[in-house]
Amino acid sequence: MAKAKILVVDDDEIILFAIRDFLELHGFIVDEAETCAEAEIRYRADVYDAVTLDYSLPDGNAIDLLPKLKAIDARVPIILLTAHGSIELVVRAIQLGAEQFLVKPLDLPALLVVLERALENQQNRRKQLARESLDQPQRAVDPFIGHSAAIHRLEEQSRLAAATESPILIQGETGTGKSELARWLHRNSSRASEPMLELNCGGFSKDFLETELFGHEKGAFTGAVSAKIGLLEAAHRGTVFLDEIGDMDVQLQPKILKALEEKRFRRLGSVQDRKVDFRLIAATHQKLDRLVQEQLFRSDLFYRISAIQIYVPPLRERAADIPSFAQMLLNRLTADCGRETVHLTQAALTKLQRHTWPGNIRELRNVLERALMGAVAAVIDAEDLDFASSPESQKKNGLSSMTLKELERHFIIQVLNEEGGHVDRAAKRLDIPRSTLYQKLKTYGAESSRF
Ligand SMILES: Nc1ncnc2c1ncn2[C@@H]1O[C@H](COP(=O)(O)OP(=O)(O)OP(=O)(O)O)[C@@H](O)[C@H]1O
Repeated sequence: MAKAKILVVDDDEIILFAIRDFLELHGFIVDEAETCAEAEIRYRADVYDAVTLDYSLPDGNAIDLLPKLKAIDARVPIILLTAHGSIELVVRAIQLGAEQFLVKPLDLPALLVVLERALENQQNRRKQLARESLDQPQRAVDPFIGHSAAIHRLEEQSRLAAATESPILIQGETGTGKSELARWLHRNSSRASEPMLELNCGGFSKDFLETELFGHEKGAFTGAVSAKIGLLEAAHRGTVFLDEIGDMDVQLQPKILKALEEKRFRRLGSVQDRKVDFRLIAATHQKLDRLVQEQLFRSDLFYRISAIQIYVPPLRERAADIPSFAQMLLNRLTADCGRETVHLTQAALTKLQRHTWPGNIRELRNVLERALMGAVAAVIDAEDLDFASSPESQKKNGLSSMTLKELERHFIIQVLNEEGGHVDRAAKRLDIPRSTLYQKLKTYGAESSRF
């Protein structure tokens, strides 16, 4: 875990030195300020995990400074150090948001205990905030269910990617599990003990996304009655997951690029940069390189976020995994509604494997959910499975939006699935030589791994 950064505000050089020396020895990073003005400037420009604040400073006192610091970032715990241990002062400081109160002469081990407890509380609060930013309670899922070559490749790539600090771009069709993979990557990264914050860039205006991402100062625009912390700040030390990044407004893209490259950004209405440390995971169902060609996505941002690219295969390219996947989903669904385990017959499994799944895992779950509602027995048979009413299938399998090349690939894989993976039989049905079919499959494999 990254070291915690503490701002020590005191005008007594001996005390400053003693606190710095002691905290650095215990693994903290320490910044110093000797006046209220200096403390405010530093606090504005950086993200601190905690502040120790001497009551009396040359240009003011803690009661003046506390509200200013809280207006910039109210989450940071501030520990007040004072020689004036009057009860009125304690009450006033706590009212203004001070976390704790220590009386001088300072007991350094006591300061350490107080700091560690404050940091732990703060980390829990950040995680709580992250959970609240998600629509639903999260349940950890295993994104690598099955034994197909495609899923093994995905797992291998993901393990390598999780161990790095670089941005990750996840691509794949809708419903393939890109968001679940992003959460897995965070859980398996060195940032796992910090929060991951998610934002879907699709369908939101530039202004909304901008304030969500970067936050704003009080009075930045009509209605900004107080300062608001953006996602980047809330995810400090953790991970930011931007879903559907291909939909992000082009005007907003340079700001994200700057935050990634310089690890600093500006809240709306602020004239000062703030430092921040986050890892970006982005996902899209669109072909970002094509958006770059069409000038709908900035090439510099594309290169910055695509150093590590992971392609999540659609279900139809891993048909061998469908039986185990379907059974796992069924077990979850039955457990959720307190029912006994339900099994799929062989005919049902074959039917599931032959479907092309334009909506991928999301569609599979919906189909199973519907089948479960109709099933009275402990088995689901082929006729219980209804693909026709799934919205994904109603989109004519998305065929009309495909290129000729994609259509060919889609059709070949469908025939191959329907023939249970037998290349001979598929080649015969397609009326092409077996060697041509092999050649095409090889090309598709190479295209998939290039993502
Ligand atoms: N490995 C998994 N195990 C169980 N459920 C999964 C798994 N992967 C995905 N799902 C479920 O499938 C649905 C779609 O997954 P997810 O949202 O991650 O896909 P996506 O590729 O991000 O979709 P979109 O492109 O539409 O945003 C979700 O309900 C998710 O919980």
